[in-house]
Amino acid sequence: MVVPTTAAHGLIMSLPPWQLSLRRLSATKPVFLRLQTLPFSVSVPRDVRQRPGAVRRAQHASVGEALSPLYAGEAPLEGRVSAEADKSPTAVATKLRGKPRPKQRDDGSSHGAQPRKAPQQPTASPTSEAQASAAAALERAVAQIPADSRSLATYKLIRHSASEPLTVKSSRAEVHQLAAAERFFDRHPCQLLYSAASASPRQHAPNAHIPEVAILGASNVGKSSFLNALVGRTRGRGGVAHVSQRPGRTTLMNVFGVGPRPKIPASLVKKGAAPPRHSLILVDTPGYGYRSQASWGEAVTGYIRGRHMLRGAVLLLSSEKGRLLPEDEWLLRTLAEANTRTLVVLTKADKGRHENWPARCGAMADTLLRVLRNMNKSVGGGWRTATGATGDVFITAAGMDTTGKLGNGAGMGGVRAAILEMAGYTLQDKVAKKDEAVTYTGPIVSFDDIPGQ
Ligand SMILES: Nc1nc2c(ncn2[C@@H]2O[C@H](COP(=O)(O)OP(=O)(O)OP(=O)(O)O)[C@@H](O)[C@H]2O)c(=O)[nH]1
Ligand SMILES: [Mg+2]
Repeated sequence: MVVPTTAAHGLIMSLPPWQLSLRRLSATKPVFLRLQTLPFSVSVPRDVRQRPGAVRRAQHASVGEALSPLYAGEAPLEGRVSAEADKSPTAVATKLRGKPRPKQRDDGSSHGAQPRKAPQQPTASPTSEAQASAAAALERAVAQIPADSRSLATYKLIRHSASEPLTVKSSRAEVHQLAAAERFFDRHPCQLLYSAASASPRQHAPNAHIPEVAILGASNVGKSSFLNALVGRTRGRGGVAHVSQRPGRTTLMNVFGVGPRPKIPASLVKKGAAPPRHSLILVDTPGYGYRSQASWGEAVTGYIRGRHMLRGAVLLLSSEKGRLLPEDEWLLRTLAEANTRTLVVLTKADKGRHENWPARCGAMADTLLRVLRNMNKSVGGGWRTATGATGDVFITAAGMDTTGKLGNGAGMGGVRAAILEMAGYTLQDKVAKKDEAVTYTGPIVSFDDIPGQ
């Protein structure tokens, strides 16, 4: 996308310090090898950088002002209250001294097995009347969910949208769509295709036809767990993406193929190249923030800005934090400016006090929808909102007890359907590729339905 000079300037001004430094470096000296050794934050001393939250606080002062127009005229946010509170010298000192290092344990399958923590007090209770009534509306909606699916199933997700906080009913047509999405993901094994350390085209397989969707978010937010859930490889079946309690586990962009083999006319396949084997590409990415590296940020942003077939992004935000991090907002802006459809998912709703999750996640989702709307306005209103791709916020809770399957679009089925739509598929009884209005070179390829539907 071509960014006007003023917008580009505005973007630079709103970048967190590590990005500013990278831009300055890359403007004068495009040495990527050197950048690879830079930590994600180059402005914070190493010992401080190693501690959770330290980078964010250091960045907050400079980024906060640039971000404030996004909130102009809105009710104060919970997160902003706690961020301000965090800035007190005692709070900072306590955090820097006292935060224990997470227990190191890698596994590919055991989700939600984190050490038990004492229940956390929410950082701030909803203050405004609007927040209180939104929370009450959510709780009423939860009460309407049939008892057998009220507690979130493992990796089942709840959809939250501005008009209808929780989707509890679904039409016949939606049931068909969900079933089609389920077949798309479940009938065809997901496969790791390759891993890339940067956005360089040399590191990525050429792709002219297959839509790609990136899974993004801070380190440890649950990106790899989410990808495993999406492709049906959760507990017992062994995940395709490595999951760990230790932040910074995923260090490369891991590219997976899912869905059926597309029927692409031989004339469209480059001579000597193998025809694509999957209808959708999912990219698990390294996280930003704690234990991350500058080179990962370069790789991910370069990929977002430059990858030809990138059709959508899933941004994961931890509901545990109760607010957006400056890095989250920066990434949202990058996605908006690159005009990449974005689906937002709040993870870890089961953390903290369970009974509070509807209020906590509902307030965060409302805040988020406002931020998305404002961001959309600030990039000229063309952030592909017409598709509704940014109209819903999904909420995940891997650690909650499971009692049943949500067959109404509020479960993983709903998020699968949303991702397929973002990727450009229509979902009726079967999954088909729809024509794209976006500019992309090469002919429009229509993918046939899944065999056996
Ligand atoms: N309680 C709870 N734990 C979760 C949830 N989702 C993921 N986890 C746990 O969070 C930890 C981190 O998950 P990952 O999927 O590795 O997170 P990631 O974002 O890929 O992390 P990096 O690759 O390090 O950036 C693991 O211990 C997961 O089991 C959730 O919804 N609830
Ligand atoms: Mg990961």
